[in-house]
Amino acid sequence: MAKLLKKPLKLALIQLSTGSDKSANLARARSKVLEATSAGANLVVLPECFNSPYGVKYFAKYAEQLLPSPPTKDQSPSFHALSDLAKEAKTYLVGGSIPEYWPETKKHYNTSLTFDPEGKLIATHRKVHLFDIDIPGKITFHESEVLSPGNKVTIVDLPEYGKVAIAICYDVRFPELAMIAARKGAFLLLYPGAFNLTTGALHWELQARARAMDNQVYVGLCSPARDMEAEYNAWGHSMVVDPNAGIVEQLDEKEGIAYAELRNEKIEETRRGIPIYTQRRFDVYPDVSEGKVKYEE
Ligand SMILES: O=C(O)CCC(=O)C(=O)O
Repeated sequence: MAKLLKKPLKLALIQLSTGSDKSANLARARSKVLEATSAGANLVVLPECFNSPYGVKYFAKYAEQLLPSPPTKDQSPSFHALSDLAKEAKTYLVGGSIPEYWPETKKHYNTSLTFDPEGKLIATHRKVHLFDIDIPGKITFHESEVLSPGNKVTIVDLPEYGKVAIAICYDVRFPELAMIAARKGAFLLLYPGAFNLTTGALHWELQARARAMDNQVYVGLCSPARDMEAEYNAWGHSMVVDPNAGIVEQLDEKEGIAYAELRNEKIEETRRGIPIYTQRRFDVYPDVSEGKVKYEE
């Protein structure tokens, strides 16, 4: 069996308290990431829109210009804060997501930046599936009023560990994306996300466990902490699920850090016990066997 995860990895998901002050959000993220790496984390994840409030009316106001890469400090203070922090903390850092603006096309995106321990940008994921829903009396949200979607599956190869797939929040509801990433050899699917009190209660844990179960890989969902004073109340409950769909760690709604030690043995044990990986019948469903998608290693 191919070794997907070359050596044990300590994952930390930062369930950050965020507010409307971008510099304060960046400073808080820094102190929490340093706390996580002091506790031995090798890969640290921040939540969706960790540098701003989450809401359609905030995207343009908080947006930063990321291209051409690297941007200047004026174009993107968050890019530089994340890059410096990854280097300072000597960790892989998935910078949750931030609102992005690309002036040439006048488009906005919900974008996740990942840095290596030298502070080098190694992956960019623009949210592919925009969060447009309407549950009367509960929640209506239309990201597409302001945002444009990304167009690729994002997989990043961490040389000492293996491949990690990165997507954002609503992307978790699309099993196709997770399946392709797992078929390309990812050992972990990471989703910075901010579910809400309606869909969080319904589907947050279920989505995480389903993606892990279908693909027999680790899954991490990283939310902001809940703030009942804010307009959007995040679900919290950041969690790590193992390849057998068991919950390794799950926070409540308050600020905190979820840690988990990821091991290749758990993937192997799961796949040996329930060997769906060798039992697939691509002769019966050839349409999904080819994996012809845009992705980035
Ligand atoms: O899928 C959901 O229920 C919530 C998604 C979401 O909040 C987001 O995409 O930011």
